[in-house]
Amino acid sequence: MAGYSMDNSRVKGTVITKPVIFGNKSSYFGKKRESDGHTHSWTCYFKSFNNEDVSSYIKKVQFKLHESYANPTRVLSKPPYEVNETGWGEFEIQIKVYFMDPVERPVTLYHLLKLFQTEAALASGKKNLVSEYYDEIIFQDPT
Ligand SMILES: O=C(Nc1ccc(C(=O)N2CC(c3nccs3)C2)s1)[C@@H]1CCCN1
Repeated sequence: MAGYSMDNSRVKGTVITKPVIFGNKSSYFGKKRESDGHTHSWTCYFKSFNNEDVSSYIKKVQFKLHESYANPTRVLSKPPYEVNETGWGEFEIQIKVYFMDPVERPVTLYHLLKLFQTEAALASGKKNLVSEYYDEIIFQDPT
């Protein structure tokens, strides 16, 4: 039951839940690239679960890659909130979501980049992989 204030200020007890998806897709080159030893292309992403336009309340999304990447801190100020790269291994990516409302603190998510298929998937010739997770951003008594 939401709380009611007598002075017509904001109604307390309002909760807004925004379902989101974050993760990565990757594709195996088929062999190691001679020039740099990279083996996969990959895309790390953050998006609304129901394809809602979140740009009305999300200011920017920051992806922090491994420090060996050029410009490892990547900031996207409009959708799609994605980073497209290539590489040879799996590592943790920090995804930090900043909101338009200055009162709302940023939300930090952690995603272990996944590149490698299972043996069975490889044996069946699968070269593309998706590793993604569902989560919810909850706004308590939003302004
Ligand atoms: O793999 C792992 N860490 C990785 C960090 C960065 C990786 C990568 O793929 N790359 C660096 C990037 C560039 N190199 C040159 C120019 S850009 C391509 S892999 C760990 C180690 C054990 C298990 N996982």
